[in-house]
Amino acid sequence: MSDPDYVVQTVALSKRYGRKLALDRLDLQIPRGRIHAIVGANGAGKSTLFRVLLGFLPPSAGTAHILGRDSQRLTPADRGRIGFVNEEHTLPGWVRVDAVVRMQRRLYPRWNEGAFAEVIGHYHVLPEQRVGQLSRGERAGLNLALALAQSPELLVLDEPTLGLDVVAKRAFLESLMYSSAAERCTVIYCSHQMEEIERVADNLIILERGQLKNMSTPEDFCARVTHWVADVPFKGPEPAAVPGLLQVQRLDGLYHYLVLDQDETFAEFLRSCGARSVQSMPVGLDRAVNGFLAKNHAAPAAA
Ligand SMILES: Nc1ncnc2c1ncn2[C@@H]1O[C@H](COP(=O)(O)OP(=O)(O)OP(=O)(O)O)[C@@H](O)[C@H]1O
Repeated sequence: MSDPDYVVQTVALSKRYGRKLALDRLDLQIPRGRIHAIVGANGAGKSTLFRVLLGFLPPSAGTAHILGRDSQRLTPADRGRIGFVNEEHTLPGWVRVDAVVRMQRRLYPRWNEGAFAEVIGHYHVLPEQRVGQLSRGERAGLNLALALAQSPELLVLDEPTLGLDVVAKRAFLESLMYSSAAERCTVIYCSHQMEEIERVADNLIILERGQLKNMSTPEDFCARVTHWVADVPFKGPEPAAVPGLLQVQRLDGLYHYLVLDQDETFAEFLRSCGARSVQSMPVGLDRAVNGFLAKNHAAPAAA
C-alpha cells in the first residue's frame, strides 16, 4: 500500500546485479514537499535507487512506489509528473534549443512557459544554439529549466552539477533555489558536494551499501558528530576502545577524535585514558558526513 503523503516509499527493496547487492532490503519513506538530499559513498546504491524508482530497472525483491504509483507500472502520465535531471544531460547535441522547447511543450500538458523563462534566464542560452554548442553549465541549466517547466510534482536531480566549475555550480543552485516552480514541488537531490547539500537540503538521507543510515535535518546529523582534541600522553587509547570513533588523527602532539553520538561522558573517557586537556568543537556538514561515510566505506564488506 502507498501513502499519498510520501513521494517515495520503498519496502524491503533489494536490487541485485549478479552477485552484487546494490540495494539491501531498503525501507525508505520520503515525505511530500521540500528538498531532500541523498548522499552516500560511491557505489552506495543511489543511482540504482533512482533507476528502480523511475521504472528503468525492476527490483529483485520488495516494492517501490513513486508519487503513490508502483514504479514498475508507471504510465506516460505518471512520468509527466516527475522531472528528472542527471549528470549526463542526455539531449542530442544536434538539436536546437528552440526545437527542444517546442517538443517538450507538446509533450507535457502542464508545460509552464514562465517557469522555463525564469530558470533559463540565469544562463546566456540563445534559442538558435544547438545543444552540443552549449557549455556544460548551460546544458545543466537547460535541463533544469525543461524539467521545471513540466510543472512536476517531484523533481529528481541525480548529481546534476557533476563536472561543473564553481561558477556554473553556483548558477545551477541559484536557478534552482530561486525558481518558484521548484518551490511548488518536492525535490530529491543526490550529490557528493556537501556545500551544495548544506545550502539547499531540508532533509539529509544517507545511504550506505544499499541501506538507510540516516534521515534527519542536516543540522541534527551534524549535532551527532563531534570533534574532540585531547592532550593524551604516549599512544592514546586503542582505536577499537574509543566509543563511536569515526576518525583519529595526531597533529602537533594532540589527538583529534571525530566521534558519533557521544556526549560529555566522552571527555571523561579521554581523561580516564590520561588526557590532560580535553576540548570539544562542533563540526560542519562536510566533515560530519565524510567522516561518517569514510569509516564504513573503508571497512571490509560483510560476506
Ligand atoms: N549494471 C550493473 N551491473 C553490475 N553492477 C552494477 C551495475 N550498476 C551498478 N552496479 C553496482 O551496484 C552498486 C551500486 O551502484 P550505484 O551506481 O547505484 O551507486 P551510486 O551510489 O550511484 O554510486 P556513485 O556515487 O559512484 O554514482 C555498485 O557496487 C556498483 O558496482
